[in-house]
Amino acid sequence: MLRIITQQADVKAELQRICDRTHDEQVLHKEATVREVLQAVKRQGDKAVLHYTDEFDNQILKAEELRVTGSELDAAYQQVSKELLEAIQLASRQIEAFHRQRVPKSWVHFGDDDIVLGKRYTPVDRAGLYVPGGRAAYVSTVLMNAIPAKVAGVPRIVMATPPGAQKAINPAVLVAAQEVGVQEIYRVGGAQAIAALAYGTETIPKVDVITGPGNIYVTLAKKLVYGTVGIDSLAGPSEVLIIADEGANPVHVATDMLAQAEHDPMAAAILFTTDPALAKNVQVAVERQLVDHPRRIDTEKAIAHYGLIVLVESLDAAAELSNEFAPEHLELEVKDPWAVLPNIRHAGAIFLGYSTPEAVGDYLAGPNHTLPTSGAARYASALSVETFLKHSSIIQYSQTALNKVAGAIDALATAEGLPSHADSVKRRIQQDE
Ligand SMILES: NC(=O)c1ccc[n+]([C@@H]2O[C@H](COP(=O)([O-])OP(=O)(O)OC[C@H]3O[C@@H](n4cnc5c(N)ncnc54)[C@H](O)[C@@H]3O)[C@@H](O)[C@H]2O)c1
Ligand SMILES: N[C@H](CO)Cc1c[nH]c[nH+]1
Ligand SMILES: [Zn+2]
Repeated sequence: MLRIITQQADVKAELQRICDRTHDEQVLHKEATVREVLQAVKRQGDKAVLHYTDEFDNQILKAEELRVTGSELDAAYQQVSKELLEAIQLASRQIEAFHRQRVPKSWVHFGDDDIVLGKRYTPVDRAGLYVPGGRAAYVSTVLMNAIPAKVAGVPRIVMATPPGAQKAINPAVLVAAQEVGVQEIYRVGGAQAIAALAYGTETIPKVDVITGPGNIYVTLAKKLVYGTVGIDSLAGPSEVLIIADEGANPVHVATDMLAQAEHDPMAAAILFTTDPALAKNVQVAVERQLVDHPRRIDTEKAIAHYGLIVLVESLDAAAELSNEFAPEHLELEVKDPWAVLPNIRHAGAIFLGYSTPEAVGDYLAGPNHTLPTSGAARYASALSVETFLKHSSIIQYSQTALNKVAGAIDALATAEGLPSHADSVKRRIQQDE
């Protein structure tokens, strides 16, 4: 049963518990498993990948089966309906249009004394996209990963996704990949996929950046390989926080909570409302919708452990508590969402008004659905074109410009006790004289 608590109760502690669910003591044993997988793949390459694919995905593969073949890619098109293909194409167009807005551009500035300063953006050489596949077939996640990588101009894009029954990858996932120009696909999931992409194996290439969401194992693995490779963010088990007033429809609010809870038993679904009647009605609606929910067991677990309704005193109080939680998704199901928006500081994506269910953003509105979770929205943002770009600073000084700053550099270098730094400038001044 979804719990209702009042703002007077220890709401902050309860929110903290839910927020910390992916990094509290209870996940330590999972982290130990992930560390073991990372070490084994680093040392033994494909052999370890195949071992853990058998252990965690129940699929016995040979090394030569890791890469999806051209004939499998071709065959996938025969297995998806025209309607689904058109939906993938519509979503692709909208996601691409959004990600093409304000792509960072290289720039140079020509200053006094022929000083040139600038920033030069270049894509990473290789990107590894993780597309989850344990409990659902994440067709939309292929698009959310690959389109920004393409827009950034990444020359080599590879994808990893877990094998399903009979080693197969969902055909819609394969079609989505081809629609956005990704052909190099490996059937590997979980921590072993992240390890393979981070360290490289005989079959799977080492990449420079790994992006994409995943369950607790994938997220812990991404955290642990950060530094060896870049990552987008810690985009772990899904979350929704809904702020609703008396105008919200309780059946809609309940469905939106279940829409995130159904992703994972570790997903979180929270409602803040000023209306006691809405709180009760949402609680009842969640129970009713769970009765014949096809993913009832996992969804119920998420609701029981990480579901919560909080009766708040005001929308201002709701916004403040929401900032403490920093949700992945925030829905403002209130009469005037634009009046609440200025009070929101931390959220991965914000959905405004009664007619904007979070699922619009999951699939095709355009903004990226790969978003930071478990409080990471306090410092991180959605996957974007920038995730695949880095910039080099550009600096050019003329002799005149160098002469003018020589004294200042000498003073700073001497203060730091670094004489060769000072000399590297002074010697150039002497050469000129
Ligand atoms: N934050 C985001 O942007 C975002 C977006 C989409 C999905 N998600 C999340 O992605 C996740 C998808 O999870 P999923 O499970 O469906 O797919 P997944 O691909 O992330 O995980 C499946 C893999 O987990 C590994 N695994 C399963 N049980 C294991 C165990 N006991 N020990 C070690 N490894 C194990 C297996 O190797 C399997 O391949 C959900 O948590 C969902 O909420 C997040
Ligand atoms: N809600 C997920 C992000 O937490 C994204 C997604 C993909 N498909 C359905 N939903
Ligand atoms: Zn979703």
